[in-house]
Amino acid sequence: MIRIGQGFDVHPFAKGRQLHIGGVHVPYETGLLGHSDADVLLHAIIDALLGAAGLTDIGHLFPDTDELYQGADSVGLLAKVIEKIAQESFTISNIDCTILAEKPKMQPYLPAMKLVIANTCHIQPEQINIKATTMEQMGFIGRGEGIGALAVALLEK
Ligand SMILES: Nc1ccn([C@@H]2O[C@H](COP(=O)(O)O)[C@@H](O)[C@H]2O)c(=O)n1
Ligand SMILES: C[C@@]1(CO)OP(=O)(O)OP(=O)(O)OC[C@H]1O
Repeated sequence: MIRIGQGFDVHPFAKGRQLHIGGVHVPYETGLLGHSDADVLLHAIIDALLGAAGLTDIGHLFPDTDELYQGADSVGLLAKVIEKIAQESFTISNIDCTILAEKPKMQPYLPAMKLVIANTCHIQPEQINIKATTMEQMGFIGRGEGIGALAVALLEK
């Protein structure tokens, strides 16, 4: 059986926060606001994996009303989702994703993100592709108000 899932997430910038994208600290003047570490890329990947496995979504599994997830490292959340999909006998074929950000430039950090995600998902880096694009200064992301991310995942069992 082959199943596809898609995920989307967005978080606004907030002063005094560190920017975590794809499990990597990206040096920037501001970070993203969220109940967890607000790692928008990992959240989109989590939702793509859960969608493909038919296992609801990130907010069902890790409610933002639960103190347990306050400031949570999203790499840990992804690891829990990987356990869940393995319990359902799914393996990951590939993950493709796109970061929507006017700034900062993500390209230098994409290889490190790929390694973190591959290690956490127990797959090869070649099974993951990460892209970044600006919004050409249009809309809330284009005005630099936040960052978005899209992901698709293909699972097999
Ligand atoms: N935050 C970003 C946005 C883009 N990139 C890289 O720049 C290329 C051109 O982006 P456009 O939005 O102008 O098409 C894009 O393909 C990425 O390689 C980036 O690293 N970080
Ligand atoms: C991850 C969770 C839980 O800490 O909080 P946020 O960091 O706010 O992220 P969101 O993308 O809104 O996803 C669901 C949440 O329940």
